[in-house]
Amino acid sequence: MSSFELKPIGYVRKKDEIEILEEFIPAMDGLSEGMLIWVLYIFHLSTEKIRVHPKGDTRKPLRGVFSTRSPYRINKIGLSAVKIRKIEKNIIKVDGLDALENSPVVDIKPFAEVYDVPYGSVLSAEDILKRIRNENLITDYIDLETQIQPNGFDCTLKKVSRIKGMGRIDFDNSERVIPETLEIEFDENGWVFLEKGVYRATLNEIVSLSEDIMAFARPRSTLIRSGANVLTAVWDAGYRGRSEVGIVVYNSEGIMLKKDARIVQLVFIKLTERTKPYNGVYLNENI
Ligand SMILES: O=c1ccn([C@H]2C[C@H](O)[C@@H](COP(=O)(O)OP(=O)(O)OP(=O)(O)O)O2)c(=O)[nH]1
Repeated sequence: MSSFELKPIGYVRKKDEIEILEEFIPAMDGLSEGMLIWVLYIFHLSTEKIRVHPKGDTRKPLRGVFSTRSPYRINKIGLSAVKIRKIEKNIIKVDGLDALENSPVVDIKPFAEVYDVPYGSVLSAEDILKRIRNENLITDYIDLETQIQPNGFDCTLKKVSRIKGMGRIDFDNSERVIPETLEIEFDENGWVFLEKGVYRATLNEIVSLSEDIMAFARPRSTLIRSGANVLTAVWDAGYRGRSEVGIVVYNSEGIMLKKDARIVQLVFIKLTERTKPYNGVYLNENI
C-alpha cells in the first residue's frame, strides 16, 4: 500500500469542543462523561517534515521527528488523551485538548490502562473494576459497590485465629516452620471478641494478580481509630489466593469484629513491565 485515505469523523470547533459529523453519531454510543479518551486529529496547518528543531526552537539541533511531539510530521497526526466533560448531541466537550480550531478529527478511542499505561501507577477504581471484569482480579467479594474504593478495594474478614506455637524462619525456607493456628468461632450474631494480642485472619476475597500487578494493603482507618492494626506484607505479581493478614489489638479494652467486616484495603500497583510470577508456598492458598 503506497498511501491511503483518512476521512474526518468530526472537527475541533472551538477550544476543547469536538463536533462529530452527523453520519458518525452512532459511533458515539458508549462514550460517557468523565471517560478518558484518545483523540486523534490532523495538524491541518502544518507541513511535512522529517527532521525538526525540538519545540520549534532553532537554537536546538535538528532531530528525527519520531523522537519529538512536533506537529510538523510525515502524516501530520496529532493525539491527545483527554477527559470528556460533557456530551451534548454531537458535541463532545473535553478538558485539555491540544488542537487548533478546525483541526479534522480522525478517530476517538477509550484510554485503556491495560494498553496505554506501560509504566507503574496505582490503579483507580475504574481500572480495578475493569480488571475484575476482564481477568478476575478479585472474586468472592460480598458487595462490589461497598468494597470498591477510589483507589483500592476493601477486603473482608472470613475467619480469625489465635497463633499457637512458635514460628521458625531461615534463609532458604528448608527449616521454615509456620505456627499452627486455632480458629476463634463467631458468636450466634456473627461477632468475635478479640482481647489485646496478636491474631491471624483469613480474608473472604480471592485475589489473582497478573504478571504486571502487585499490591500493598493498609488497615481501614476505623480499625486504627479503635486501637488495632492489620499486619501485611507484599502481594506479588502472579499470586493467587485467599490471603492471610495479622491483626494486632493494642486496645486493652479489646475489639469486636463481625464476620465479613471490612478490615483492610488493598492498593494495586501496575509494574513497569511484566515480571516472573510468584511461585511460592502460598500460591493458591485457602482456595
Ligand atoms: O499480608 C500479606 C501479604 C501477602 N500475602 C500473600 C501474597 C503474597 O504474594 C504471598 C506470599 O507473600 P511473601 O512473598 O511475603 O511470602 P514469603 O514469606 O516470602 O514466603 P515465600 O517466599 O515462600 O512465598 O502471600 C498475604 O497473604 N498476606
